[in-house]
Amino acid sequence: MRIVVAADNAGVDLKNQVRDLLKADERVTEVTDLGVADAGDDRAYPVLGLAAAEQIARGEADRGVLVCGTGIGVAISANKVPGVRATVAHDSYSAERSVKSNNCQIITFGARVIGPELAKKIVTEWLGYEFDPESASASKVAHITDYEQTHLAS
Ligand SMILES: O=C(CO)[C@H](O)COP(=O)(O)O
Repeated sequence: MRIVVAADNAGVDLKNQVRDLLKADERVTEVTDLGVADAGDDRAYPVLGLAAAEQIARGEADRGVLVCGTGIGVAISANKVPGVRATVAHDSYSAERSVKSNNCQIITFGARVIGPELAKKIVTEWLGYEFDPESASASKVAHITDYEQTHLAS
C-alpha cells in the first residue's frame, strides 16, 4: 500500500510520528511525505490537504493520513478533490467504518485533539481494513461518485 502523509504546522509532530510508524509497517510499500517538514513552514492546511488528495486522485498513492489542529480543515480540503473521500476519525470504530462503509482513502487527525499513541493505534488498525465492493455499502458510495461525475465534472 502506497501512503501519502501531510500536515500543517499544527500537525507536523504527529504527522512525523505517523509517517515513521507507516515506514516500519510491512503492509506499506511506499510513504510519501508532502510536508510540512517543521513548524517553521506556515503553509496553510488546504495547501497540504489538497496536494495529498490530488496524489490519490491521480493514482499516485492508495491512501492518505493528514493532520492539522483539529483534522477538520484537511478533511474538508481533501474532500474537494473529486473521487477522494476523507474524514476525521479519532476512534477505532469510526476509522473502521470510514473504510468499510465509506471507502474513504484518507483519515485525518487533529493534533490538538488526539494523543500520538491513540492516533498510531488507529492507523495500525486502519491499514488492515478494506472496502468490499460487493457489500451493501457500495451503492451508497456510488451515489456520491455519481453526483460528483454528474455535477462537479470540470
Ligand atoms: O485545525 C486547523 C484547521 O482545521 C488548523 O491547524 C488551524 O487552523 P486555524 O484555527 O484557522 O489557524
